[in-house]
Amino acid sequence: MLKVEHISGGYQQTPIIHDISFEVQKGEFLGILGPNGCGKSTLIKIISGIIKPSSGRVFIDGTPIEKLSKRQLAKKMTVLPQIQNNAFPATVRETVEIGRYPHQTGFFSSWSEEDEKAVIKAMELTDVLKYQDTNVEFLSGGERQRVFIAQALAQSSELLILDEPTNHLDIAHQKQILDMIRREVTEHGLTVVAVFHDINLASLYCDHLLLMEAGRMKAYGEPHEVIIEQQLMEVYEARISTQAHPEQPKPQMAILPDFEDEKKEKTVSLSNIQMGADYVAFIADFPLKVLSSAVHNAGLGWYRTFINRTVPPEYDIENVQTEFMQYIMNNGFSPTNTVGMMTAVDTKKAVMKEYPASFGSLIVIVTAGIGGAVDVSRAYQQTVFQPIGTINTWVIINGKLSDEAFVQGMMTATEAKSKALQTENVMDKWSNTIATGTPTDSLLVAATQHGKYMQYAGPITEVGKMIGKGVYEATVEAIRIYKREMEQ
Ligand SMILES: Nc1ncnc2c1ncn2[C@@H]1O[C@H](COP(=O)(O)OP(=O)(O)OP(=O)(O)O)[C@@H](O)[C@H]1O
Repeated sequence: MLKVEHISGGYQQTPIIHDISFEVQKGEFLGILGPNGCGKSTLIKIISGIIKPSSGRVFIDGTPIEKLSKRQLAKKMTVLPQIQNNAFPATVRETVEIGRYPHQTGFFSSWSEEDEKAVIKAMELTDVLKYQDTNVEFLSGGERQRVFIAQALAQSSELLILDEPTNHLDIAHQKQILDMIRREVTEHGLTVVAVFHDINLASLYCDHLLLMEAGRMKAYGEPHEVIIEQQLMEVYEARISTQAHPEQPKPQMAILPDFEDEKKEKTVSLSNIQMGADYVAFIADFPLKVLSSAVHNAGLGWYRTFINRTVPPEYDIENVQTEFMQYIMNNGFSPTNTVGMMTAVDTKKAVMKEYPASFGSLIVIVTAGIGGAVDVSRAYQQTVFQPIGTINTWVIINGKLSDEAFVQGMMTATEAKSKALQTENVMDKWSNTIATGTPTDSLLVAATQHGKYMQYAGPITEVGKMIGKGVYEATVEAIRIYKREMEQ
């Protein structure tokens, strides 16, 4: 659809763009990224024929753009420049109708049914139909931006060129406009080239990305080939980190700020433990990074408080999430800053240990109920699970862990727990083999993210060795407490 071949050019004597080449197929969405002043808008002006390149050519459907008349070009391609603040006095409808001019033939041309349909549809798609009789001057920046997008859509060309289309839009309208453009691309074969400042939106919605640096192509490819930490840090000269999007296979980035936190000493110890009537809580005065399989706030996040709560054996509530959140609030904790687990074991019997280490220290807290212990390798044979009996394990580290170390920490802790069950000869009553855990165990690994950086946490590392020793010893002790209780 669009072919850009070795384009160079700029303004008068100032070359801005240097040797840029790419192709955009029909039904494809290309995002152009790059720092301020790198030449994104200039490239768009060259592609759309507003300024002539000093060398190289631009083709639309195989025809060089200079061979097309203005009207022919406008039917093929619509250009939406950066937001125009100098809106002239016209209604929303009149402004959108301007998009139909390339379709008017001759001096006496009349407004056709097709023109009317295109204008109404464009206003509907951009959610501005309700303002059709309002003067554009009286709209907010975001509303005005949507009117200009409607004008571009009304032109009904196959190629849409947008300069920062989501500028001024709130997140709901960013999503609405980009969802709509994406649908037009996927379902109706629209071809789109758009400049983005928001790298995450570009990654999320575009098929390909072109990353520019000082007028040149730095990278071109699918989002995962362009949104690369090192590459973005070099081009934008800013510290960033990339991570997975929760739903889509499109990388996302987070800015890493460079400011000194006022609270420099961030360590925790067993003194952070507080015993409640029916819970054991760990309460820090700063958030720790946590990976857990809890009931409340599971997964990866930052939290100050962890609660392990005793529930009666007959606890069977339909909406556990809501009930647990209410419990957290009733006990004076913040539901957004707390990770919550539950157990049938009396949390006053929790085993708590602290291990000094060269990197700082490690705290382990375990409650163990093993009534329903299971051999995980035989669990597939079992149809009825004992509802009661859970081993809840917390591993809290004074140190800084990589994501990899968090995962390895979970593995190391799980292996140590299983070894404790083996030592204590805890049996799976169903299969009559040694149990490896219970059907509902929970695990939490937390780190202060201050002090020594640890990339790995397997048994080859000091932190891994301490997790192994700590979880093993605490679990053995907790199992013995449980057994003694059962004997009484
Ligand atoms: N009309 C012009 N005449 C001369 N130089 C210009 C003109 N317009 C832009 N420039 C210069 O060209 C360079 C690239 O500008 P351009 O607007 O293409 O960058 P951009 O990547 O779109 O930037 P931004 O992200 O800030 O919108 C800048 O140094 C700018 O000062």
